[in-house]
Amino acid sequence: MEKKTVGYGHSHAKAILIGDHAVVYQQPAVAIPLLNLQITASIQTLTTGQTIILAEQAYDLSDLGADLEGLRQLIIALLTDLTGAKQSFLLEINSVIPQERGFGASAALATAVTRAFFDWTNQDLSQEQLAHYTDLAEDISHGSPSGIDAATVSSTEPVWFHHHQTEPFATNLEATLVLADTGVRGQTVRAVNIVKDQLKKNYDVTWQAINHLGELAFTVKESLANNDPDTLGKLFTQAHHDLQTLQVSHPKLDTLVNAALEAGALGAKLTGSGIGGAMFALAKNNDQALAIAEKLQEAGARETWIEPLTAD
Ligand SMILES: C[C@@](O)(CCO)CC(=O)[O-]
Repeated sequence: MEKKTVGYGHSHAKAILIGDHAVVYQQPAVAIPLLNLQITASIQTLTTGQTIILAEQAYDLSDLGADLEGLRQLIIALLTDLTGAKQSFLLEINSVIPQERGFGASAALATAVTRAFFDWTNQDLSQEQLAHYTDLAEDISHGSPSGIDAATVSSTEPVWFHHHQTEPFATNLEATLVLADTGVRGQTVRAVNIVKDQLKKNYDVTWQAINHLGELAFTVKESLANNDPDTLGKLFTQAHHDLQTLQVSHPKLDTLVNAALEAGALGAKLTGSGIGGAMFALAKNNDQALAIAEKLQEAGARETWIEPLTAD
């Protein structure tokens, strides 16, 4: 098939509302797309070389660093499957998704790049193929991903994720989320290993917390459907305590969660892998969200984002 002059792909960040870590142990989870935090990839044919421009820095495919090994392997697989491995190209990637903050930056990178390659080579991309290539990169950069990041960075709707299946579900919630970055890198692989270790050291308490997070996911789904922000907030704070039991919180996350609750948030928890990374607080409305964001900045948040959760 004839290649296009330029192929484009995009994706966005995600936030897990409930089920972080528990989802690795087959518990259900709810995640939302963060459509304002975008990544784009564009690819075109070069006469020589295989150049990747990432964050304004140019790399050759063969010398992408160890932290970009997932991207390197993904590109090799896409080249082999779609064009023949020797193809010369220029791949430019622009992202405003903070990395290692639990926002799914690595899954979004893989999704945007896969879409760009398929667009460039004029081929239809099924959801299964997209999941296959994103998982391939995530398995390398992430260890044992549950697949929820990949599912949410390619969805424009909230996602209910259970047993590797994604289901649409109704949300009627009228509320606002305030997300905050601790400024500390999250390190998903390390966090997932901490939970594994806890299961060896403290089996009963750890399983109880994982199961409780699973139960909370069902009630979170109900509260989203019933537009019950007060209950939802309480469920989020309970989930934060369970995640503390799993040893994946961080003093900065706890400080921000407490600051949000003191500022009147309906609830707050870490989101993503933890041990750094990001948290969010649930606010009644935009005005309250702005006030909470200010308190979070005073309490040391590096950056905050406001995300309305209003139903269409
Ligand atoms: C910590 C974790 O639950 C979320 C990372 O965004 C790991 C995973 O689901 O693969």
